Amino acid sequence: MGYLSCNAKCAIATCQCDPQINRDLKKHRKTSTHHKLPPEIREFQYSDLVAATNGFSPDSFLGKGSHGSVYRATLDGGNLIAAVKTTKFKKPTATNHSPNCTGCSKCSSPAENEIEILSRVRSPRRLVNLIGFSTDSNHNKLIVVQYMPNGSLYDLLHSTSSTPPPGWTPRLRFALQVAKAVHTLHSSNPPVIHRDIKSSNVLMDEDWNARLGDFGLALRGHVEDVRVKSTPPAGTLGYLDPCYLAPGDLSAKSDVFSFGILLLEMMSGRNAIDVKYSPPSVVEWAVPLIKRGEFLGICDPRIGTPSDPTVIEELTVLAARCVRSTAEKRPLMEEVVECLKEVRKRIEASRAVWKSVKRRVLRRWEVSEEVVVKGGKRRNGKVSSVGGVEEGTSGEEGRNNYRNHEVVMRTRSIGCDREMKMEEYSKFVRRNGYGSSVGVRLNKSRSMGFLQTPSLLHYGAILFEVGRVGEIRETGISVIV
Ligand SMILES: Nc1ncnc2c1ncn2[C@@H]1O[C@H](COP(=O)(O)OP(=O)(O)OP(=O)(O)O)[C@@H](O)[C@H]1O
Repeated sequence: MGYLSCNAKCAIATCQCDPQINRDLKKHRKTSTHHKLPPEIREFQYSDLVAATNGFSPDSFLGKGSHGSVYRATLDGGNLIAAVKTTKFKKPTATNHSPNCTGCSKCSSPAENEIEILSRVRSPRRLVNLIGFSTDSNHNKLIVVQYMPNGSLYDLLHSTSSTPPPGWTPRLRFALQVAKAVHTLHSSNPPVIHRDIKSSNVLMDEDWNARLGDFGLALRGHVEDVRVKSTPPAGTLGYLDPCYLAPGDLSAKSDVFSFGILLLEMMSGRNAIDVKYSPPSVVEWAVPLIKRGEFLGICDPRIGTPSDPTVIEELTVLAARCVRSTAEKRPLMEEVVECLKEVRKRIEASRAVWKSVKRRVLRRWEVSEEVVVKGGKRRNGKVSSVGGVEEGTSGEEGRNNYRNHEVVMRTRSIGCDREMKMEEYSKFVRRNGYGSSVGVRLNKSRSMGFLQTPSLLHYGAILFEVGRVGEIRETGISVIV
């Protein structure tokens, strides 16, 4: 039987608001190890860890996992802030395990396993690295790892606090950082298979970079190695590869599957398994949508679609490939990294162009405001107001109407008489190519027009939503510069 862990709801690291922790962190940064790693793994006295965590006090508590609790520790006179993971482990008895066994993972605790793997695999930027370890009076191991002050990706995605969830750009950045971390593991020699990739094991460092942690279930070795072959399947429900049913089924592609689930979770904001929905599993919900081409249906409703809606198509198709039921058909992590890099380039390009277009539009907007306010009517065909400034309204009345109502720019607009949804817009872009026109959603009439302005045309097809005066909300942008 494999071991399955549950996704414990964890406390968010509170460093942001605790002044003492902030002071400690500043001091720690000066002498920081956070991009440099100490050359040696240290063995700490248990009493030092007790003192460093104020006796494992609730004030130092960071979160709870299935093996134990995690505490913030102030070590080396305040020069080192670390996270200490306490663990409890019962050695298997002879009745449920062979006494002659020399190497399977049942013989070592997840903590011992984590210490062994993290002392061999280190990455200053991508992993939550090991600093040291200790042993308590009951021979339980304590793991001392780098402190990640900004909580986990799970917290960021699913926290119900008032903090807005991360937008598309940080989500994509986190996805790429995790993909690179997993690729680092898979390409080390011998390779490491993490086996527990999930959002609560992705932690945010002080520069808000996503790092992969929790190596309690990781296996280091080639798939044909005895240790790997004799270790029963393990992972977290919802992220666990359905092809991984027996020790011999394990491959790096199991991590690819879990990463695919994580990608779907990041795009949709849905938990890997959420009984509030039907079907509860994110993969069973998302894959049929992707197969039907309803890519935008995957987007987290709290953040809407990315500026370039075709990005969603690429990301969802990548996620669907990662979670394919045939392990061999899934991409390698290397390919996943390359694909995410490409998507990031497109998002960055579209953001840069959008910024430039927004500047131009706002400039044009100012000019247009002049026109409307002065004459109270459309003069140059570049601006129309919807419901705000009626033809023939003038002066102060016009200005008030203008301020109080939604206004849209509509230059030689076409096709304004019907609604166009984002899916349709994506199809439009795919059909007509980029650079054909600029789509403008007429807020009040809920219809869609296309802005064809020579000065903007070479920026491609831009879809933006014009809200109340002074507010232009981007809903999509597709660009070839
Ligand atoms: N290095 C760290 N720095 C800061 N907080 C941490 C660190 N490691 C863990 N935590 C916090 O402690 C929580 C528990 O971590 P832990 O790795 O024990 O369990 P988990 O990954 O949440 O669940 P499971 O044990 O089921 O995999 C994390 O969710 C996180 O909030």
